[in-house]
Amino acid sequence: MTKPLRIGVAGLGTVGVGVVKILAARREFLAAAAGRSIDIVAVSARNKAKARGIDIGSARWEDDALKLATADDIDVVVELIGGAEGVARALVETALANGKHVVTANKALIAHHGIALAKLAENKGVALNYEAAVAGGIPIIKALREGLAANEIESVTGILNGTCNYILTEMETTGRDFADVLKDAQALGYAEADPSFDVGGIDAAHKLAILASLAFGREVDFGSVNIEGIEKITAADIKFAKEFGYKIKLLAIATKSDGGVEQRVHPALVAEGSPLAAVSGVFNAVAVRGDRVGLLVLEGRGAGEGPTASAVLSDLVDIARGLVMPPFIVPTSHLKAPAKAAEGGPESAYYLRFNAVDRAGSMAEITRALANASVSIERIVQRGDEGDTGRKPVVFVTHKTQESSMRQALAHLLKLVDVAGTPLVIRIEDGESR
Ligand SMILES: NC(=O)C1=CN([C@@H]2O[C@H](COP(=O)(O)OP(=O)(O)OC[C@H]3O[C@@H](n4cnc5c(N)ncnc54)[C@H](OP(=O)(O)O)[C@@H]3O)[C@@H](O)[C@H]2O)C=CC1
Ligand SMILES: N[C@@H](CCO)C(=O)O
Repeated sequence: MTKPLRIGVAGLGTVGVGVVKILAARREFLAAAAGRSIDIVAVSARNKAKARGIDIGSARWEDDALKLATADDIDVVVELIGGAEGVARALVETALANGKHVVTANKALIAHHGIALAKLAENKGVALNYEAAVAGGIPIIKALREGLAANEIESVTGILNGTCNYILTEMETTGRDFADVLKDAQALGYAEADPSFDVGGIDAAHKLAILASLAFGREVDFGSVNIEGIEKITAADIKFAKEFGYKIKLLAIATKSDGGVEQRVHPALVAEGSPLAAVSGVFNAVAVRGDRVGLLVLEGRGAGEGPTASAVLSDLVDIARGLVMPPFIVPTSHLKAPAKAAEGGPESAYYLRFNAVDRAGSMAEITRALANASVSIERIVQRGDEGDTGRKPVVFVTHKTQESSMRQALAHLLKLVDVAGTPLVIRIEDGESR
């Protein structure tokens, strides 16, 4: 066996602890698989006194994580702190500049600075691996880089945030409320340090921007992702969707067109029975359409200690085996500049929910407003009073229409005195039917 791969782990939270545990439990097998042992020589976190339930053996403790980036006895810095800026960014930049390999689970960092960091890694001939940054335990980056290399990718559709999928599933199956379930997701180690990144769709957008870059050979373009989170989804919406034969999921969709790439993250109604509707709890799924392979769907746990640490370890084993690949599949000089496709996406059906005053003629006005925008209605449901306000929740499912028509219909509705508040509009997607 050649000499050990010496690693420094920065961050001993949910993911860092998972990495230490796997390295202890699978030490011999990993050494055999990689051809050399993987040894933790140093660790860093904020609070040395915190009980973490792990044994770091003879590894030294560094109060200052940046010391890992310059230490002579470290070959790989494993960054598991998080955040697009601050210590995490400084640590990764310094490590790469010092010719050290980097493994990270930090999607915010890669989505914002991935290309600059990749250039740095390429110049130094070292690896920048980030399998854990997208879809937790699903090896989607390896799949795109290796298994699907022969394909021109047409679209990538995913459920990419475990916290949101867990919240939506719990709301559906137990009727519990949003805030309550979010607390659970935090306690289980699924949520980001700032959970508004999860529920606001930003975390899924970070991951989508990375996947779109890998899939379509363009530089990461996080700024072009249209983002909408799940904050406005109520238990009533989930119930209505179920009545119509759908589930509500936070989808992340990237599609290639002649003009560039369309990237969007938003809640969507997906048909029950489709692959994406079946993905529940903390699970993620990524559906890739390639010109040769057709549709491929990968599903697995998208967050949490074990699945995420599993992905970190796969990156470490690659480095221990001597594999150093361009971080974005092709060298950065081969990546095309970002190009945002015209917005609007394909025609789609829509779910529309709002409260309307219950008086003679109000429904006629509402349906006229939709018709004037060329939006045709497939189903209407009206339910009992919202308290004693005299308003009733009304839900429409439309036939397929252009997004521009839907926007126009919404503008008309907002002008009607009988419509209270801003209607909730959710796209209906097919959930990647085969
Ligand atoms: N949790 C998950 O399921 C997943 C997380 N990720 C990503 O992995 C990364 C880590 O996430 P996670 O483990 O959940 O985060 P945690 O919040 O659980 O852990 C963060 C760790 O970083 C340490 N830390 C914070 N600031 C510093 C600093 N200045 N110097 C040294 N250490 C510091 C903390 O120290 P201390 O413990 O002392 O406070 C803690 O150990 C993030 O980028 C996240 O987005 C990716 C996929 C899944
Ligand atoms: N907060 C993220 C962690 C995994 O990236 C999620 O819930 O999916």
